[in-house]
Amino acid sequence: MVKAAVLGASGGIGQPLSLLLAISPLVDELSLYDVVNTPGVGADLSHINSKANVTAFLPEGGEGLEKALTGCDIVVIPAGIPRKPGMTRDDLFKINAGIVRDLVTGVAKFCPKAFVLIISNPVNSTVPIAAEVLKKHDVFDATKLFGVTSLDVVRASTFVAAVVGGSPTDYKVPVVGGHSGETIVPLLSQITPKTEIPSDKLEALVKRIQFGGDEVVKAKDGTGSATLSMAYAGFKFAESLLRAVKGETLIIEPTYIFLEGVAGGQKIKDTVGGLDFFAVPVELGPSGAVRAINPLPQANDYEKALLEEAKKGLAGNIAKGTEFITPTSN
Ligand SMILES: NC(=O)C1=CN([C@@H]2O[C@H](COP(=O)(O)OP(=O)(O)OC[C@H]3O[C@@H](n4cnc5c(N)ncnc54)[C@H](O)[C@@H]3O)[C@@H](O)[C@H]2O)C=CC1
Ligand SMILES: O=C([O-])CC(=O)C(=O)O
Repeated sequence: MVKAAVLGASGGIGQPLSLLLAISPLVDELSLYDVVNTPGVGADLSHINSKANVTAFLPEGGEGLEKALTGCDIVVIPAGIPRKPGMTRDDLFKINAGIVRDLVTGVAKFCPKAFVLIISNPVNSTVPIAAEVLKKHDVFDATKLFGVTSLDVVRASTFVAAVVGGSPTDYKVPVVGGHSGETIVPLLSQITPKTEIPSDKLEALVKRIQFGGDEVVKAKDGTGSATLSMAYAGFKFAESLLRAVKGETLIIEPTYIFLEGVAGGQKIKDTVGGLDFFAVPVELGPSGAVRAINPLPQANDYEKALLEEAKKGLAGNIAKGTEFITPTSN
């Protein structure tokens, strides 16, 4: 029996993500939670003749979150405001930091052993917030907390195909670092199968992967950011995790994790100047992250320079998230 919850289920990401989970044969129970509109979304999804039993909750003075989360094995969180043109993801911190803190507090209280997948931006900071909240409640397990960066990888293969031809599904691109602008580092020297990017196209391709989110924000012209591609990418990650839980082996997904809590992570932490969180490919197993895979030693000089930029941005983003929950006393 697998029970999944989506927190922020009525939103632009939440609705299509809930649809994908509702029709997945890997999900037995799907619990929807949002501050608005969940009765309607839940009634709608509950008519689908898939095996998942769908339930839906509003806050109900705190009881709704408890009901939504009790017994959950996996909690996906796309709650919070999206960007408008001219905003950075960090501009979302003011509102989304508190939303993520409160929802993860619910996870800590009502389903402390669940896998937690954070989509809400700024991911570079909201995942550290989630980690601190779980630590405060003494239930933090780094192998179960994931920042969802799979959209960067989805975009990378699509944009590589646009440059070199072929189908996007042909290419696997490791994307490491974080999830905003320069903190997103595609390792194009490690595409599988081995693929040469023409040198006159390289820089523009890297920029497109780093700032792919801006393309959608601009095109949506004030009505939000990526929702459908994010629902797809978020579902792919959740599906991989659930397949690993069911015993499938050799499943590797990129994700933003607390490095020292995952096998192989400490070595990566040392390579990235002591950053606590970093996105790398991670092997998944029945209890979550089994080991972090380190593609950094093979990075070429150009990628090493990108990594230096990413490290600077990430350090500030991580500290901001951590400090929000656990201020350092001077
Ligand atoms: N990790 C990633 O790659 C990506 C992350 N995002 C982020 O995902 C978040 C959601 O984006 P959209 O779905 O487009 O926004 P949206 O505004 O369409 O939906 C957000 C939903 O969250 C709900 N919500 C707000 N406060 C809540 C609370 N305290 N508890 C439960 N639900 C609450 C809202 O009622 C709304 O239904 C944004 O922060 C966005 O930046 C978006 C795309 C990609
Ligand atoms: O760009 C945004 O604000 C939403 C996002 O994270 C993405 O599309 O990668």
